[in-house]
Amino acid sequence: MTQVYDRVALIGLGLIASSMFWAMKRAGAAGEVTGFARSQETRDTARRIGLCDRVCDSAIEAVQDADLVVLCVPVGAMGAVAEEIAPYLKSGATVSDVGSVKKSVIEAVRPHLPEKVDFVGAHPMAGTEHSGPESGFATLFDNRWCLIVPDGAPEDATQKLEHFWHALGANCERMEVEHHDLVCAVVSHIPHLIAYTMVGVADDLSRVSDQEVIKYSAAGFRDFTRIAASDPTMWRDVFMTNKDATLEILGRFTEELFALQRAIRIGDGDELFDYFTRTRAIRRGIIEAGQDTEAPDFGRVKVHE
Ligand SMILES: NC(=O)C1=CN([C@@H]2O[C@H](COP(=O)(O)OP(=O)(O)OC[C@H]3O[C@@H](n4cnc5c(N)ncnc54)[C@H](O)[C@@H]3O)[C@@H](O)[C@H]2O)C=CC1
Ligand SMILES: O=C(O)C(=O)Cc1ccc(O)cc1
Repeated sequence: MTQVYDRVALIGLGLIASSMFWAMKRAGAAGEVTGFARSQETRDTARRIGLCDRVCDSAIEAVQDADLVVLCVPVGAMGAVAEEIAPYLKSGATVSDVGSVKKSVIEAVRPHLPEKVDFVGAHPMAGTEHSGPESGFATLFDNRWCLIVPDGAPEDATQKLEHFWHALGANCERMEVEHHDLVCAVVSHIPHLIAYTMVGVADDLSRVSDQEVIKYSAAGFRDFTRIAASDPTMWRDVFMTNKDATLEILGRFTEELFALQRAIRIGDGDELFDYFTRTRAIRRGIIEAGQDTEAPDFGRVKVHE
């Protein structure tokens, strides 16, 4: 048992918060865990399934005396939550988050926090297409990366948060804010957008029936449908708040897509073959380097000029 914080407060009780709670219980990482969710229905569910030691009816009550407060709401809601809880935070507390985007969260949260409260951003690179308090499980973060974005936060608060995520099963890697948002645009945000688009295309194509889509879908398309079932609020907020990085990667993606489209139109098989050979080598390189493909090494992700 590794108790890292005496009291932890989770604001927003969905997939990530509930997984954190079960992982904290497994590790004994916190003395007491309080929780708050906006809807009465979610709070009732949390109480029924034993999620959190104490479910509170306000965020203000949940954060009182907490040593660590983790914002587990969609990224577009983080600023308003921070503003509401700020006057009630304990002096010396750490506020963190689990948001998929960092620059906008830091800009929305930090200005509200009192001087004696540190903000250390965190982003567990683990999730599923499910959401809500009943979708969490204790092993979600095992052997997955948790990206830590201190952005000038004190070293002791940062190390303590890393220790905490380690107790929850994750491996931590520190990252600069803007690099975080660019890397996540490449490895997570744009792949989600592509999945949403591909499933939308199949849905629009009246010559292919829904039954055929289900009946003949191979593994690749099935993965797309799983990803495209992800929470619409969460993903709307990701694209609304990571505009620059997602537009940059989307621009590069469409350039390459048009090049491949042209190769198909003019019958340039060599171009296609060379491209597919290059991408195959990238995946093989990752595997040969001993990287678990479930937990890529983000230091390896490079955006070429
Ligand atoms: N789902 C995933 O795979 C991953 C999600 N994240 C990030 O974690 C955060 C939470 O995501 P999930 O747990 O998946 O979401 P979820 O939809 O399962 O849970 C979100 C919770 O926040 C509550 N909420 C929404 N707006 C609120 C507001 N204004 N005030 C208070 N509570 C509010 C909801 O009622 C719900 O309890 C997001 O910022 C997301 O970007 C990070 C890694 C993976
Ligand atoms: O379910 C999947 O495939 C994911 O990609 C999970 C995920 C979603 C959002 C994140 O910010 C991090 C991880």
